[in-house]
Amino acid sequence: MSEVIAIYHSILKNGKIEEQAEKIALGLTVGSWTDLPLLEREQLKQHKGRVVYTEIIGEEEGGYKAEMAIAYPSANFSHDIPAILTTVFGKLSLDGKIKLIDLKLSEALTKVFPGPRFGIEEIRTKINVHNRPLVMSIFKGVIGRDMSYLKNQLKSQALGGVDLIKDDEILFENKLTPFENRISEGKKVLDDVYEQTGKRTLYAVNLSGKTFELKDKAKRAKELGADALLFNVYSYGLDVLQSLREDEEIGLPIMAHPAFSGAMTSSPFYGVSASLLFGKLNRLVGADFSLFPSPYGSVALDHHEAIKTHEYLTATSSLKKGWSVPSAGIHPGLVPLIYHDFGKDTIINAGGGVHGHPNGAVGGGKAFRAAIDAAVSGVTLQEASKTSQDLKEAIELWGAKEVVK
Ligand SMILES: CCCC(=O)/C(O)=C/OP(=O)(O)O
Ligand SMILES: [Mg+2]
Repeated sequence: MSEVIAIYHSILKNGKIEEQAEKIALGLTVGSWTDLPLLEREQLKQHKGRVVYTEIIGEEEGGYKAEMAIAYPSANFSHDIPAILTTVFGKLSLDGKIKLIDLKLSEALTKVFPGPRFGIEEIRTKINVHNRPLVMSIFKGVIGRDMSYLKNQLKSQALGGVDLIKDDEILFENKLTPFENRISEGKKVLDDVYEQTGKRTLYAVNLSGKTFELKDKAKRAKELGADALLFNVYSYGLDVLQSLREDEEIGLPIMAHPAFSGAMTSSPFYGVSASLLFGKLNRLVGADFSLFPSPYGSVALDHHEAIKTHEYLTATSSLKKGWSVPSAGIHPGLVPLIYHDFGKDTIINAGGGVHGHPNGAVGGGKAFRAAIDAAVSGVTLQEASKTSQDLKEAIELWGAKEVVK
């Protein structure tokens, strides 16, 4: 029978882990069991949650840290993210120190979800880059600025050789740089840069506004020739991203931004694990790109969680693979670490690390490209900076974290 297995970490004052697990398995499914007549038990058996395993994994705050795996029959819920999350972690998320660590879906249930529309290979084909990590830059300081300013910043980023450019997640619909203008005029800028340099750069424009307006705005973006949509998935909800992904009239790459996710992932005792959110769930609902805090940036994510996020996004599955995009506080000196940890199928994402370069965004982009070429070739940044002035100035400013072989 198809089911979802939820894995939790909880803090127990006493060691009665089996008792708590059984209480959860019953409480979130059929409610009660042993006191039911045999006939009712037979009727309800297909709906009863079951304890898969329990384990004491440590001591915490004068109590025990426990891991519990509980299976929920897929007959109990409609096969969508809101129903699954409410089933496995609805009222339970309010019930003390317990965190949802992982969800294991049967292959049959996984196939119900769309997964990324383009995935890693088709995005590579769009950009015509195949054997290295991609680099993405981020608009900075464009709120309150007009289209002329935005277009100049877009052109500088593209001339630096970045593969993608994204709106900052805090740039919403506004009179100075309207959504449709950013797409149409941005396209002209990037087409000009392509004519000038032969380098294709994709622009992910921030899809924002009221939820019921999003689909029409996304279709309009498609009509205007948008390359990709940036989407603040956790401010809206995973199912909203899935509805955009499943609309064949939209058909654009979707970039999931982690804004607001800290409210769910930051506590070791409550909420949801980062790897489940940024890795499994983003991929299931159809994000082509999953942005998350890198393990070494300004809002660092636990290293193990970041690696697990990448593994979930790229594991073999019936779903296409998603791009992992470690972000926040990234500069060219961190490229060796990122390449070591995430390999070539990752996107190195930077705002300040591009715009803060002594030679501006052009220099920042070129420094990242030189750092990536060095990492892929197994050359140190120090060595590579001998032939790249932009990289040299970047590591003089921000330092270089070489990977000791
Ligand atoms: C985790 C998302 C990163 C992001 O949105 C952003 O704007 C990063 O900017 P920098 O930290 O690279 O300046
Ligand atoms: Mg941002």
